[in-house]
Amino acid sequence: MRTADASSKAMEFSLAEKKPKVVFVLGGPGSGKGTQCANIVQHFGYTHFSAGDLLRAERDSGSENGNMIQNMMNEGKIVPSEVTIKLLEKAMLESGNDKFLIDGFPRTEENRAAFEAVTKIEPEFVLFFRCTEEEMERRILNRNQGRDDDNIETIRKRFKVFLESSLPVIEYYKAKGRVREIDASKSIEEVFEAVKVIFTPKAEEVTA
Ligand SMILES: Nc1ncnc2c1ncn2[C@@H]1O[C@H](COP(=O)(O)OP(=O)(O)O)[C@@H](O)[C@H]1O
Ligand SMILES: Nc1ccn([C@@H]2O[C@H](COP(=O)(O)OP(=O)(O)O)[C@@H](O)[C@H]2O)c(=O)n1
Ligand SMILES: [Mg+2]
Repeated sequence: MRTADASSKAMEFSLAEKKPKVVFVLGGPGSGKGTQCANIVQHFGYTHFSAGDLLRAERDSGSENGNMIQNMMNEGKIVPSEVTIKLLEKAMLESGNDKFLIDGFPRTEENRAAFEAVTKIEPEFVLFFRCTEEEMERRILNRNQGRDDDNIETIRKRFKVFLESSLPVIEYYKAKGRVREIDASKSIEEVFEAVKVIFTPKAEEVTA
């Protein structure tokens, strides 16, 4: 019989071995990550996983981590990497695809280093949606997805965590020349036009 540990080891091995293509999609809360990922999936054959969505599903599944996840989310805090990485690995392995948009991860240096250590995967590039706080706040307050953390008090905490813990991750990849930055304060259509340029192979762009 396999222990939980043995099966997660097998999973690690297999993701490190498969070396799927990964694009990290980052940006502040409400910058439009999920919206644009849905568009990218339709046009470019990627499978999209939102770390936040996976954590919400884990919370709602009655898992032993459910309360901890709920408490962290209510404070806008980042859930320990181990929990989030297990969910991402499982989702990627079960999907059968070899091209992934990982949305809202890595959000801290700890997230980044732990994912790299476990999966040995480096992202192809990091798509960064830059947006003003004023616009992100407006979007979140109009989002209407019934999320407990979409209230003004928690939103302010999430902005602070983004500036203090997530921007340094973007800076890390910028220093490696891996960041593709987009002005995300424009309309959904305009942002997607800019996204398309990044995902379209250069040869196709010339002949299209
Ligand atoms: N470019 C945009 N202009 C206006 N509203 C947008 C834009 N992109 C997304 N939205 C809306 O803003 C809200 C937040 O978008 P979402 O994709 O959930 O952002 P994130 O995943 O980065 O938090 C959603 O209600 C979405 O419909
Ligand atoms: N890598 C991640 C991503 C999200 N989260 C948690 O999930 C919450 C919501 O993340 P999300 O990506 O769904 O939020 P948005 O940026 O889409 O608004 C965050 O505020 C964190 O509490 C996390 O702990 N670790
Ligand atoms: Mg989202």
